[in-house]
Amino acid sequence: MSGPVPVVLVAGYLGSGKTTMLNHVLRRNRGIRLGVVVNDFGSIDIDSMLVAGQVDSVIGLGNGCLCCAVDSEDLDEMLGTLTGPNSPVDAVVIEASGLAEPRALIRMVLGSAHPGVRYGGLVVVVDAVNMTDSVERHPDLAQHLAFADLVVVNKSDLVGDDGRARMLDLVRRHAPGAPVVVTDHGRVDVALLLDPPERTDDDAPRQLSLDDLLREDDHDHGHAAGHDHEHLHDAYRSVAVETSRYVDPRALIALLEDPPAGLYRSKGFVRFTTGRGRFLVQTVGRHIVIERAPARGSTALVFLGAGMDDDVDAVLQGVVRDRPATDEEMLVVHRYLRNQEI
Ligand SMILES: Nc1nc2c(ncn2[C@@H]2O[C@H](COP(=O)(O)OP(=O)(O)OP(=O)(O)O)[C@@H](O)[C@H]2O)c(=O)[nH]1
Repeated sequence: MSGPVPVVLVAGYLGSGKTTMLNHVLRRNRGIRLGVVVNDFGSIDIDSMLVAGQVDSVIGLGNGCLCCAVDSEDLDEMLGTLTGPNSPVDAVVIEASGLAEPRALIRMVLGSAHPGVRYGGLVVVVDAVNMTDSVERHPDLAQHLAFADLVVVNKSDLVGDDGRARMLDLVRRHAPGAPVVVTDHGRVDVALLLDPPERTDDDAPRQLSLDDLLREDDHDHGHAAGHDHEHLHDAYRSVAVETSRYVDPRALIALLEDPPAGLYRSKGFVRFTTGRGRFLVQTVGRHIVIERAPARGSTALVFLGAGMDDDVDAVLQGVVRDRPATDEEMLVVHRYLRNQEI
């Protein structure tokens, strides 16, 4: 590849499968060298830890959404680092936080003064299980689809034919003409991300063109002048626990099975016992996934939600204790471990 390096944006609501897809693409890169920017909303950048090791050039950005937390100079500097002579890449993939505003991100990339890059398109990952409910809570999520150059309907393994058809219908309504790929565990071909098929605009016009996007100035002005355009992340907050003490498995699982009001997403590494490494714990809604974590270390767990009570921080800290778990206490974790022996 030659010429300016394409910068591909990957967006999609919390827990839709962006990091899973990115890791898949990094493992199956077919020789295409990718530079990666990972943006996590929580105060601990769990996503960067999940991507680290898969790729040499990764920049992690935690604690806030790229669409507001980074100015254009910072972006240019990042893109310069990733595409500089010491790290030649064929493309840059930016994984936005699950609460980012794709329109603001596109404008950021289009506005980059860095001569070595160009906007490479927006990929929106859709959670086939939860998207309908999420759109009900946050109608903006459907609008985000309007700018997609590729829509990846993920988690198809968790819905039947009807669910899949409903999701395709929703996507087609909000992203008319955009190419759609249905998959599970983000298994898309890297070539598709870098070079999505042309939109089929004959069935309906694209709702908002990039020209519209550039003309509108609501993002910058909204923020300067008291936020006339609310971003999804304005309503959300994250709480985190980072500790070298132990986590009580029964208390944590009970908390995740009956989550505090407003909690939507949790993710992180948890240590329950001595000498047995950590577990990667993730929830999306009430769906809990626990896996063995590759690296040892201490506990770093983030909760993300909208309208969570003030005491949720204390509730989360309440699962920490000084005593490691017994084998019996670990049975509750065992139940959730996927295909792995405890
Ligand atoms: N069953 C199933 N689980 C999936 C699939 N894709 C992702 N997951 C699981 O869903 C959870 C969230 O996946 P991530 O890839 O971390 O989602 P994300 O969009 O990066 O999440 P945020 O960065 O927090 O917005 C993890 O537990 C994944 O293992 C899928 O296709 N099927």
